[in-house]
Amino acid sequence: MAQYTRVSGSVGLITLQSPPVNALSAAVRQGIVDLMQRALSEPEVKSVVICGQNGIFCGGADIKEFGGQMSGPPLIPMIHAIEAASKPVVAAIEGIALGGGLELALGCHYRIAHSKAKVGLPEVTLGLLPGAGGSQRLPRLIGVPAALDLITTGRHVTAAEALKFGLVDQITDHNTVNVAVKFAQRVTDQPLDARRISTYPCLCPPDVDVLFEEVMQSVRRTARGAIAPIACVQAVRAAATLPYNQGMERERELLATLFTSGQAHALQYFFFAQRAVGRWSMPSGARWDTSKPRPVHKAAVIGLGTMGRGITVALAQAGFSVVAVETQEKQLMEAKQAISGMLERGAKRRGVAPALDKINYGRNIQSVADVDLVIEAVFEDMALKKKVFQQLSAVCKPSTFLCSNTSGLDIDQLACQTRNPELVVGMHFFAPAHVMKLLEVVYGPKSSPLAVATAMQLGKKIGKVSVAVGNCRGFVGNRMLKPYLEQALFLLEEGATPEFVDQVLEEFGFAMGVFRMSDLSGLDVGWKVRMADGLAMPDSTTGQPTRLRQGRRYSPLGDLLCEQRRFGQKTGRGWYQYDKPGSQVAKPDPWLHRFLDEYRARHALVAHRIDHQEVLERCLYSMINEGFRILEDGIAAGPEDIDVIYVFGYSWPRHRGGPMFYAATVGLNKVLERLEHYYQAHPDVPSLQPCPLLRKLVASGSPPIQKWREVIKKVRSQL
Ligand SMILES: CC(C)(COP(=O)(O)OP(=O)(O)OC[C@H]1O[C@@H](n2cnc3c(N)ncnc32)[C@H](O)[C@@H]1OP(=O)(O)O)[C@@H](O)C(=O)NCCC(=O)NCCSC(=O)C[C@@H](O)CCCCCCCCCCCCC(=O)O
Repeated sequence: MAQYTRVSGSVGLITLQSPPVNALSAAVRQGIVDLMQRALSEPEVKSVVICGQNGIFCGGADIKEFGGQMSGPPLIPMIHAIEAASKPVVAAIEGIALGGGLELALGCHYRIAHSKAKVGLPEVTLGLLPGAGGSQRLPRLIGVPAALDLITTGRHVTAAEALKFGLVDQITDHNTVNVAVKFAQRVTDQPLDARRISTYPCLCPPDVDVLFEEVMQSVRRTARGAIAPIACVQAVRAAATLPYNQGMERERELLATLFTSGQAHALQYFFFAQRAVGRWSMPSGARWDTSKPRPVHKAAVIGLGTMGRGITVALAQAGFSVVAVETQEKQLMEAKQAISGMLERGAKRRGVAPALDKINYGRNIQSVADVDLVIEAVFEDMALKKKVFQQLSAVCKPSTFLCSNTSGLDIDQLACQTRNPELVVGMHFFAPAHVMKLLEVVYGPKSSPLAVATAMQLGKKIGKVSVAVGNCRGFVGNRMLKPYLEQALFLLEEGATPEFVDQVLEEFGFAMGVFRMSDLSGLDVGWKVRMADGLAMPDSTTGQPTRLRQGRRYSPLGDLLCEQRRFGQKTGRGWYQYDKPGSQVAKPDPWLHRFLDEYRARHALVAHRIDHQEVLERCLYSMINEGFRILEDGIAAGPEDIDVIYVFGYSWPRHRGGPMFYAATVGLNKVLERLEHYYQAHPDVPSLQPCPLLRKLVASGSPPIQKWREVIKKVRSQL
């Protein structure tokens, strides 16, 4: 699908036509091959322009084709034929030129870009490398250091940056195709030899070996086990050290390894999962495409602790007018200073003016009377939140959406405090709220599709990946975290150390193991919740054995640490020790090891050797099992929602696709069998009891993850 027109008498214009992003499907590639031949064979045509329809040059190879049998003309010879053409070929880049789209443009002799266009080689984010010559041409055009940056990060660069790199020849604010056509006419008689990038030498800095060594080390550090970034460095190294043809051969070999890897499948699944969560639905049948959001012009944030500050910054940076309310004078002053600092630092990084004037501060809840949407971010205390919702309902316009940033409390109880419960939803941000991409939009039984649609759209506008989820304790993310944390504690009771458990989880790809993460977030947070739930109490108060609550196994280890005021990084002691309060360098703590030995002795627990497999299986499978329960309960609409939440909110390694995708790659029958094994060994741990949905999926022959929704629908209809 490409169209040919002759313009201005002598220019052959080839327009890629494959909505929505003109991806290089087999039909598009065939179109380009055929139309290039036509342009070259017409004597009147002196030059060629390639562009894309609807203001989009090309989004790259068609990712949907990767899962099946590839057909149609291959990309590499197609791009070589363009580069070898005897007539000048100009790429007119509007919108985007990404991946194979940019590789196509690099095969052209000239590149003209619109000033708003973005270009990049994001293949690494799909578990691949630029495999249509991009890894060999880009370093030849813009030099090794810049190419390494673009190819290993996959970042999109603006037209202005691309011009600075020499990646495009000209940028324009006018109609790019018209400019490119005029340009093509001007260069008709210019020799082309100097325009074929594959013939360029690859200019390297003098200390190129040192550069590659350093980049490789830094990539390995940040890749968390992902293989594509490493292959990207190797491919650019081939460009720097080998003649073009041999470099292309190396690119092919490296791509072949990546292409069939589990990581590439996981990352490509995740690409579509991110898009799928935008097509939300509610059990009532309300959906993203039938529910219109209402515009929000002015918002308010109530409570300016850590979360409230981050939310205020996120809103102001996105251009919203914000009323920021904190009732205590001292806290308000501190918050104002902190928020201004965050805005100034963010603006400096982005080279823009800080949005300080977007925020009005106040101590009185009356000041939110005219806003369109409020986000409450006070302490995680139901009584306090209820009071705030009652006040908001009395003060705000009847049409104001009232949202809570609770991390797990019942949205319905808050909705019941208001005149218009249908306008109440949860907006669960993740700390730091102006940085973390995830937003759980929580609908209660009374929440209207209008409120959900509005919160989802607001999330998008402030740059979040928003996932709509149902109302239950902990929603999706924190509900699944509970069995994971629980297993980690049980493993300590049974003989593991925090360092070992963390090491296994970090080797798996988590940015931080469970204990380092707890130290960072503060052990007292969970302790307060457990106290409110009547769990964290001495035996004399509960009247129950220390390691049992409501007939279930319970580990008081975290509570015992809190009783010693070991709250983690902030107190300089937690599961690890730190040089001083606030320090981030965790060191194993001999005190903690002695404490664990004494604890085991006190409870007659015999430490056994715990290996990698046991840590991974117990922590991850118990979490995944909860994920199946969440699907069964209809709290998440599909496995993609859970996976997106875990990658963006809980540092699950993206190259493993998310917990539910991971379960599918391990094999559902294996997950089921191991859960059965552990449940048999620990019958007092209900989270290890395999969920009926998991059994049902296994009984249905473990269908691919894309088909789970059908089984889930059947299971739910039988409930
Ligand atoms: C383009 C975007 C920036 C647009 O963002 P926006 O927010 O506007 O919109 P959406 O993201 O919602 O997208 C809209 C819609 O479009 C779908 N879509 C987007 N891009 C693609 C695409 N490239 N392919 C298919 N579909 C796409 C998207 O899914 C949405 O639809 P949905 O129904 O899901 O809502 C943004 O979309 C974006 O960032 N897109 C991805 C851009 C990208 O990553 N491009 C790179 C693609 S990979 C590539 O180009 C590889 C090349 O280097 C070629 C490599 C050669 C391959 C050869 C294969 C054979 C190898 C065999 C190996 C063996 C060798 C041997 O043995 O010899």
